Amino acid sequence: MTAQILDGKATAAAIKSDLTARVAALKEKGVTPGLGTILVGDDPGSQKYVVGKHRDCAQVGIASIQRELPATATQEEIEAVVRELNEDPACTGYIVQLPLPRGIDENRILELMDPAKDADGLHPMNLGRLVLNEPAPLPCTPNGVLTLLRQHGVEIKGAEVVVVGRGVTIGRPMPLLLTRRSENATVTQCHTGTRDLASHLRRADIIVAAAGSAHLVRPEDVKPGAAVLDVGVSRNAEGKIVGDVHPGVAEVAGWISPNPGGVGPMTRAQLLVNVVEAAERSVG
Ligand SMILES: Nc1nc2c(c(=O)[nH]1)N[C@@H](CN(C=O)c1ccc(C(=O)N[C@@H](CCC(=O)O)C(=O)O)cc1)CN2
Repeated sequence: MTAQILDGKATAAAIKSDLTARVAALKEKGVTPGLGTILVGDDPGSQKYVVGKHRDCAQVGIASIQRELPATATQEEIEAVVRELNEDPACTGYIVQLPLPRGIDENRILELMDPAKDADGLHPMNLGRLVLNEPAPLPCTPNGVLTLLRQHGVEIKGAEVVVVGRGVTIGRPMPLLLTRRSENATVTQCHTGTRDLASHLRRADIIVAAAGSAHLVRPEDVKPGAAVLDVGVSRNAEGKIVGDVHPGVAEVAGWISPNPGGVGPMTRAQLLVNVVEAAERSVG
C-alpha cells in the first residue's frame, strides 16, 4: 500500500483563488488588506518563508509591508517596529517571523502587538480566546493541518490524534483546535519528555509530527492506514529539507503530507485567510 498524498500545494492554490475574489470585493468597498512582516536576523529558512508570504500576497492582491532588522537588533529596536505597525493604517494585519534571535524576549514582542492586527493568532489574547472557545484568528500551521485533513476527507471526529511537539506555533495550539466540539478528536501530546513515543504513535489514527527531529516517525511505529502530517523541518548538509517522518512511512500510512509541499504552503494560505477575514470584519 502507498499512502495517498495530502497535497498542500494544490489545496493552498484553491484557497488563494477564493481569496483573490474576496480581496477584489474588499477593494471595491475601499479596503485594501495589507500584510506586514517583521523579520529579524538572517536565518535562511525564515527569509525564504517571508519571501513566500509576500509572493502569496501579490498573487491574491494583498499589499505587502516588509520590515527587516539585523540579527544584532535590540529588544527596544524590535519593539519600535511593532509599535510602528500597530499604528500604520495600511497594515491591516502583521506577523513577527519566529524564532527571534537568542536573547530577545519573544513573548514580550507578541504581547506588544495590537491583537486586532495579529495575523498569526499568537497574541496571548487571541490564544486565550481560542482556549475560551471565542472567535479569534487561528494559528496558521495548526489551522492548515486541519484544512488539509478536511479537504482530503480524512475523518477527524473521534480520531485518536498524536501531536509530537510543544512549540508555540503548532504543538501548543494544535490540540486546542482538534478538541473543539466541531472537531471532536482525542489528542495525546508528546514531546521530548515523553517516555515511550512509539507506544503512543502506534495507537494514532492521525499523527502530527512537529518536533523538528529528522525521521523521528518510523514506519514500524505507524498504524496501517493512519494519516501522517510531516510538519517538522531539519536541513541536511546541502540545506535540503528533511522532515520528521521517515520516507518508509508512505508504505504503511493511508495518507501522508509531503515535506516540502504539504503543511508549509497551507501555513502561508491560512495566514492570508486571517488577513482577509480581519479586513472583512472591518467593513462589517
Ligand atoms: N510568525 C510565525 N513564525 C513561524 C511560523 C508561523 O506560523 N508564524 N511557522 C514556522 C515557519 N513558517 C511560517 O512562517 C513556514 C514554514 C514553511 C513554509 C513553506 O512554505 N515551506 C515550503 C518549503 C520552503 C522551503 O523550501 O524552505 C513547503 O513546505 O513546501 C512557510 C512558512 C516557524 N515560524
